[in-house]
Amino acid sequence: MWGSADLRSPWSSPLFRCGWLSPWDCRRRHNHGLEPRRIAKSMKSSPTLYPRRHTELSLRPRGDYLCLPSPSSAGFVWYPQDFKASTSSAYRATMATSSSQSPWTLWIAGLSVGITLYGVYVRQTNKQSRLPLPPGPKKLPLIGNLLDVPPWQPWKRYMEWAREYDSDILHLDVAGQSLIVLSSVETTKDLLEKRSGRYSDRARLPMCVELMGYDYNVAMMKYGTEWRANRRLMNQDFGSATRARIFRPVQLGAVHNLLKRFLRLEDRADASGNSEFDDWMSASRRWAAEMTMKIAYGIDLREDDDPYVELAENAVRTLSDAGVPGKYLVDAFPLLKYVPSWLPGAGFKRDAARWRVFAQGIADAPFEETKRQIADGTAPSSFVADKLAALHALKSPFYTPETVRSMAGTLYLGGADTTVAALSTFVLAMIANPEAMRRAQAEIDLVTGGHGKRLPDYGDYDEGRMPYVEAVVKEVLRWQNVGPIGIPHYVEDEDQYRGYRIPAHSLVIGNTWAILHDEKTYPAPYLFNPERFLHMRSDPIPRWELNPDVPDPEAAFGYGRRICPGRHFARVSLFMTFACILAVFDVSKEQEKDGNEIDPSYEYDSGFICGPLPFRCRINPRSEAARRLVEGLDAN
Ligand code: HEM
Repeated sequence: MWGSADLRSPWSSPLFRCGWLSPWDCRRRHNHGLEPRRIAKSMKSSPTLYPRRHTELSLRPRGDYLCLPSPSSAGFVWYPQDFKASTSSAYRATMATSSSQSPWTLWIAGLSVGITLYGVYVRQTNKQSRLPLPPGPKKLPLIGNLLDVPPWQPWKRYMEWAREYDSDILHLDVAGQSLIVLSSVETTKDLLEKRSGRYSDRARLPMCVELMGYDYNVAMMKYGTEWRANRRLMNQDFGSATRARIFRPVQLGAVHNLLKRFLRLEDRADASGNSEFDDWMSASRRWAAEMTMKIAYGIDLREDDDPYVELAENAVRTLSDAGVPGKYLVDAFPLLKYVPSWLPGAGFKRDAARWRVFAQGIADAPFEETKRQIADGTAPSSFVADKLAALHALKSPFYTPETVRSMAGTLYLGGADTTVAALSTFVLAMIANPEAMRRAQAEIDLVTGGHGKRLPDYGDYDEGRMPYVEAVVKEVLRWQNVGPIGIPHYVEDEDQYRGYRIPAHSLVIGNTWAILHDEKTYPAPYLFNPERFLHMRSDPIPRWELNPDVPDPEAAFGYGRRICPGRHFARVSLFMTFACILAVFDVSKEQEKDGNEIDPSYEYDSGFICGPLPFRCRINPRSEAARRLVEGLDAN
């Protein structure tokens, strides 16, 4: 949503970049999100599966291939694995001319580097205290730890360093960018919560914010009045579990539609004898899109080819690409944003101008549609309709239609991909631990009177009748965090903590992965085990109960004043969705025609939002009664 990936994404390197620029986009567009070498392997073992969407390519399914960016277009091409892009002069030449960073840009960048480094030097020698920096791996001149930070899932390395240096606060220097990594609840509380006045800022992102037009994206906003006005507006409806109740009818409608889509999936699989690989994922994406569009704008999506969904997917895709730190020189040297776009090498400005259409479109098009409906008197209740109607009552110069537009635009960017990633993790977790699935189903059946009788409802949630399902939600959030390092916070001025110097202009990362995989708090942290959050009460009858002594994985939603404002909404949504799916469906591994089960890889992508790499599965009705229950649900 915030459109960034890990600090040194492999996808930003020309050798490993496919045309869709990040695993997430690649997965969405082309049905895979795998590292090129792994795709090549998968193609061998399952040749019909992966190439299906790569229609523009002439694929030879038996052989080893690499997925490389096309030298001549924005697409990508499969090359035989023995093709050495780095030594192929023709390839390098064409790549060089198609690159957005030409010698012109490099000259200007060089000049900016000089000015910036001199400025930093003068500023640091003047103001810097003599305290030591927090521990961390040894730094090389100029590039610092650039080569130490792994491109793939760097949070795992951060966690190892925390152990190696026996320190829950680390300092890294990634080519001049100071990075503070916090690996414990204590440090995140001390800095990101108790000193939240200092630590709630975000770094400046000229490419996304200033050039592409994501200045309305609350997750990227600098800490200040405008951000505060947006958060307050959102908190009015999303700020607590009680307030978020107003969204329940929409949530429930989206869940029912999801169940019906899962059923159709199963019917189709029966008819063709082969389940559609990505249909359960597109059903999940549709579930999240439907919910957020309805809540934000009151808009019902079209069943197929909805223009808003397409616009939003383009926005998320280009934002993910442009947000990769280090991808665009202009982020390091903001002066470059003044380079005229006709100048050779100013490709980033032309990219930004093209992508701006998506950025603005996703904030403007549905907003204008809702305004039209308000004018016609046909607008249903929604975030935009209700807030615009109430603006005059808010009596503050900071609440304007623009605030409503930006907050609503962020709702989609913030709410869709995150919840889809959590739902995909849930499906994977049910495959990983079928015993946990059976126990959750037994609990649901006990409450609803058996599968096929009724679906779980909000009464069950409010009364806490399904602690096992609640524990499943917690464990999904803990086991494979949707945002292993959240969104980096930023500290403008130098600070001191535990006798260490926190340099000015540092990115401050809460390593959620390390916190939620700390074996002292969560023994055997890599196992999916909802029971870690439960204990069995034996009196009067044996039953599960949430164990208050085990900390809630709240860190999954971030820290301090920047903590996710959608967390109450998300938790209820996930609870209701998981409970309803388990009430009527069994989730299991996909089977080959000969009956052999296909194991998912259990691998995850590497970005600020992390979901499992695409995998196949079966989602079958538990019984005829369960099927009839789903078929009988009202159309929403
Ligand atoms: C499983 C679901 C979700 C997870 C795990 C999640 C996680 C996060 C995380 C880690 C952050 C960064 C916090 C920080 O900077 O410390 C964040 C920010 C944010 N989230 Fe979520 N989120 C989820 C769902 C949602 C939903 C459903 C919405 C909207 C309805 C939403 C809206 C936002 C917004 C607007 C921000 C930016 C906050 C700011 O910068 O002030 N999120 N989320």
